Amino acid sequence: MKLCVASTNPAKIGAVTSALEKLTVQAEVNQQEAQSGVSAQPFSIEETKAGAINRAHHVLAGFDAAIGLEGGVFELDGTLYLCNWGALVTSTGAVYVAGGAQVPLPAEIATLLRAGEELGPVMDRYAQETGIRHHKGAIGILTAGKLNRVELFSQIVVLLFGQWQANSD
Ligand SMILES: O=P(O)(O)OP(=O)(O)OP(=O)(O)OC[C@H]1O[C@@H](n2cnc3c(O)ncnc32)[C@H](O)[C@@H]1O
Ligand SMILES: [Mg+2]
Repeated sequence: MKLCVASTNPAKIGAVTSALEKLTVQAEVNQQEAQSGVSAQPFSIEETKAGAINRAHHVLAGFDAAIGLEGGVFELDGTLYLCNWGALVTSTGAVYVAGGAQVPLPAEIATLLRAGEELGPVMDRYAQETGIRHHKGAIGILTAGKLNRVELFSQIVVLLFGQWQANSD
């Protein structure tokens, strides 16, 4: 099966390859940078989900399926939360979506995002590290490493493939 992942972010590529191993799915995995078609910092569940779907559709041509993975934030009861969404689209027109881990963001981070900053650089400054979004992710910082961005997106990819399988039998 030829599969395309709509990102060159190593955390997202690693999530797909580790999920495929767990699912024992043989696939030729290609990676392509893709426009999410939403704001650089998605600010709702709807926008984050749409970004994942748009990415997958943008790279699907020539493949059996494509996966889009998108991180974002959303407001709930006055608190800003991290959210993560994935989409798997197939050459036959199927679209599967799944949401992943959500956690509250510290108030100081929320203030900066509401002022228009992106979570990536904000997390790097907050944790005094670089490139957090390419490996442990905000989830890794906020859970003291108990879950990282690869594991988080890997679970989403398993949910996507599981739905594909459940609808293909
Ligand atoms: O290369 P791509 O695939 O675009 O991946 P990304 O790391 O830019 O991440 P997303 O586009 O999926 O997320 C949208 C923005 O939200 C930020 N973001 C989302 N989840 C994050 C996380 O876990 N850690 C750090 N930044 C995150 C990041 O700065 C992005 O600019
Ligand atoms: Mg991005």
